[in-house]
Amino acid sequence: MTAETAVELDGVTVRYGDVLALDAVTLRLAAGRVHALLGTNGSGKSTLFKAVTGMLAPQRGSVLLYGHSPDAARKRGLVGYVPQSEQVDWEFPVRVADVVMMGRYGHMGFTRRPRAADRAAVDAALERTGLTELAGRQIGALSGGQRKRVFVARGIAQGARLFLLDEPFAGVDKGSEATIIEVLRAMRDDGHTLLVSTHDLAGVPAFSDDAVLLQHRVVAQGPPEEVLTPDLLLDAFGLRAGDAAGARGEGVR
Ligand SMILES: Nc1ncnc2c1ncn2[C@@H]1O[C@H](COP(=O)(O)OP(=O)(O)OP(=O)(O)O)[C@@H](O)[C@H]1O
Repeated sequence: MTAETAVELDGVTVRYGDVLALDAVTLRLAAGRVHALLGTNGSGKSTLFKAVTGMLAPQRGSVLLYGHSPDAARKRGLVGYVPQSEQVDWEFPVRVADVVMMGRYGHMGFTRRPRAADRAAVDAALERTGLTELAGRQIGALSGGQRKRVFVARGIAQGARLFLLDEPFAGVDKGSEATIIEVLRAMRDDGHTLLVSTHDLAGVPAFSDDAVLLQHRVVAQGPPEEVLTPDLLLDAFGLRAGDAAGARGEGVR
């Protein structure tokens, strides 16, 4: 029996003018696993996220999410997106619980008046991400790691099955990183699928079941210990054997 496929890219090609960002990328991500997406600066990670969320239509190839087109998957609320911190206006005066409630908008009528089921879903999502105590706090008054968890909670409240996390460990301290990893594992154990972009190669085995090395095309995919080999890293990152631990942050994203 083959495992359920959460994400299926077939020959996906994206160009921005003369720049070939994704070159016939074919990729299958099994459901119910944590997948790390690794690649240097400009290797096409954000473009791949955009193709998966349907923000961008590839010039060639197809994308399926649990068998649905990206648009259909979005309308069904199947995809949760955790953006990079700099893409969010943290000064916007809104409470943690309000951001998580946004995940329920698709379930509400035009009035956007939360019902008991919406409140229950928000409470459960806050609990799952360890944010119950912070429900009333302004998002601007959270740590970097707590902010990531708010967006994860929004996706859980929405009922998403696939989560895309863009550099969730960037700018968070070790303690917060460990908490995020716990949340990712718990979500995986609940049956969610997670695709996590990171430049922190050394941390990859700790949080992911599978790794994908991207350099405009898929260089390698498999268990982290099989993907993070010196030869493959040299291919994708230009790194030499033994450099991986030293690569944290240093221009390798
Ligand atoms: N809107 C755009 N217009 C032109 N070129 C673009 C655009 N967006 C991305 N690119 C180029 O496409 C390539 C892939 O970019 P992408 O942002 O997907 O990479 P990335 O792996 O996410 O990089 P980073 O780690 O820096 O976020 C790069 O060469 C980038 O300069």
